[in-house]
Amino acid sequence: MTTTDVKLKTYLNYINGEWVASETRKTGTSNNPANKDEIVGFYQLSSSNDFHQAATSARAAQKEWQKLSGNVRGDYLLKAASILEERIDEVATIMTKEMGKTFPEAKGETARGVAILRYYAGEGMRSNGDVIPSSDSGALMFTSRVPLGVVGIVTPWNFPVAIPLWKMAPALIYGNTVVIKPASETAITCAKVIECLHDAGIPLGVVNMVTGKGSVIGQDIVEHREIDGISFTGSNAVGKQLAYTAVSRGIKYQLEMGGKNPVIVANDADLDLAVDATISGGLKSSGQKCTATSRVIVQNDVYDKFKEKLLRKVEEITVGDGLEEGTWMGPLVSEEQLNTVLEYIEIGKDEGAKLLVGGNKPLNAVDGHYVEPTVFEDVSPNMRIAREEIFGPVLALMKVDTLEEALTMANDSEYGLSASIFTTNISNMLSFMEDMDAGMVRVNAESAGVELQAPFGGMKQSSSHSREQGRASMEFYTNVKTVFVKG
Ligand SMILES: NC(=O)c1ccc[n+]([C@@H]2O[C@H](COP(=O)([O-])OP(=O)(O)OC[C@H]3O[C@@H](n4cnc5c(N)ncnc54)[C@H](O)[C@@H]3O)[C@@H](O)[C@H]2O)c1
Ligand SMILES: O=CCCC(=O)C(=O)O
Repeated sequence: MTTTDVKLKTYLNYINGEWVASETRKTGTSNNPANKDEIVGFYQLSSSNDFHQAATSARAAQKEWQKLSGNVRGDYLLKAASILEERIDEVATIMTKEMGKTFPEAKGETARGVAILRYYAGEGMRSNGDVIPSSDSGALMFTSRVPLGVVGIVTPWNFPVAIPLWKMAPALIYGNTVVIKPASETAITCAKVIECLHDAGIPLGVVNMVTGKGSVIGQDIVEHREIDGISFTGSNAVGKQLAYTAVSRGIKYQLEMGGKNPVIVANDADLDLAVDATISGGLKSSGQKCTATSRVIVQNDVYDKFKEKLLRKVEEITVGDGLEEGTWMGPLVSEEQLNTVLEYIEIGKDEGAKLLVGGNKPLNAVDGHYVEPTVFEDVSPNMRIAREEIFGPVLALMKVDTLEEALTMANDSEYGLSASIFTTNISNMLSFMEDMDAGMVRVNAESAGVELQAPFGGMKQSSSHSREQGRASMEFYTNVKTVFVKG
């Protein structure tokens, strides 16, 4: 039985291998941000008791799942990958309808989800420990990795396929079972991903999904006695609140949070490349990426030329429904997000920054949560638009004389997720790689866009200093066991 068979457009929780309604009998509505009157579907507004059912199912399934060999666990992920690949258009369409990113972006993200599943399927066949020479020549000493047990997963709406999968796939391959609570804005896209795991025949209770308000079931995810670890991506405020509880319970936690990512454009940069990367990194997905470029720090000699090229291209951006061909930038995810972005634009003007382009809702786009791509200049480091995460298509141009000044400005942030430099000078590259305080530093490449086989995460307030993706995920989803064997 699939979710849609039960009742048109009503999506259910997934607990112990079954699609079930919440005991509350209440649902929330998922609307299309490109056309607010269009309902995409309904999702369950779950209770703590629904969460309890999911967590106890995950606990009951965990030991048996752990005892399967890595390649058998991997086979389930491979099957789910093939199913997701077959459904790529369907899943990407739902994603565009729920969160607004354009269909090509949504399709790219879904393809990334397929690749993530395949990558972690392979992890089931890779080494998971070291042999360490013992000081006793008659003994064998080695490490092995054991799963945490049941992992709670909380995800945001901006990458509704990739983020759930880059948390669930490693958790599962290393022998954990999971309960996921996706963001309500994209609960249906997550249900589509879970359907793929269900149709791949993943054993009962290994994967569970409970939808609903973070304020109602969010705290359960970290407080429930059956939860042994929590992986969260979202805002700093919520992440830290979950972390406090995790610490008080003594369970492992992992947080990936905000960013205020800088791009430095040096005097010797390839300006066309820098312009294209600033636009792609800052404005794709309407700037709703934790890795999005938001501060553009440009050296004096090339400032005017860079600005002119940038504005010319920003003015060409087509804003509209992400399902329509020719749309480059879709709407923001929600009215709340639109209001936040419009508010920041007003703050920027009030603070004395100069609005060069954009700043409004497009006149012909009244049906959705649209905002024009926006560029400010004369932005100084103490302004709120230079310090706070806006999570929208807003770029702040900042002028500097020297590269040292640029680096100081780039580092003048409580965040440290991703940062880029555009330069053709090797010593500029080296200083940037060494002195930039960010988890991901990129040379002649945009600040957004990450590769699934490499560690992903930030410094300072951007993360809990752990890393996701690639083999780094093993650090979080397992505990190390040191084994000493004396014959
Ligand atoms: N660093 C990263 O990898 C990364 C990736 C994507 C998004 N983000 C960040 O996420 C934010 C945007 O996402 P958002 O608005 O969905 O964030 P959010 O923190 O509001 O929500 C994230 C998730 O937490 C849940 N939640 C809300 N209140 C909760 C509570 N009290 N207890 C437990 N869970 C609760 C939400 O329902 C959602 O599932 C931005 O700050 C962005 O930078 C970071
Ligand atoms: O929003 C956070 C994830 C960023 C990402 O996956 C990307 O930049 O591609």
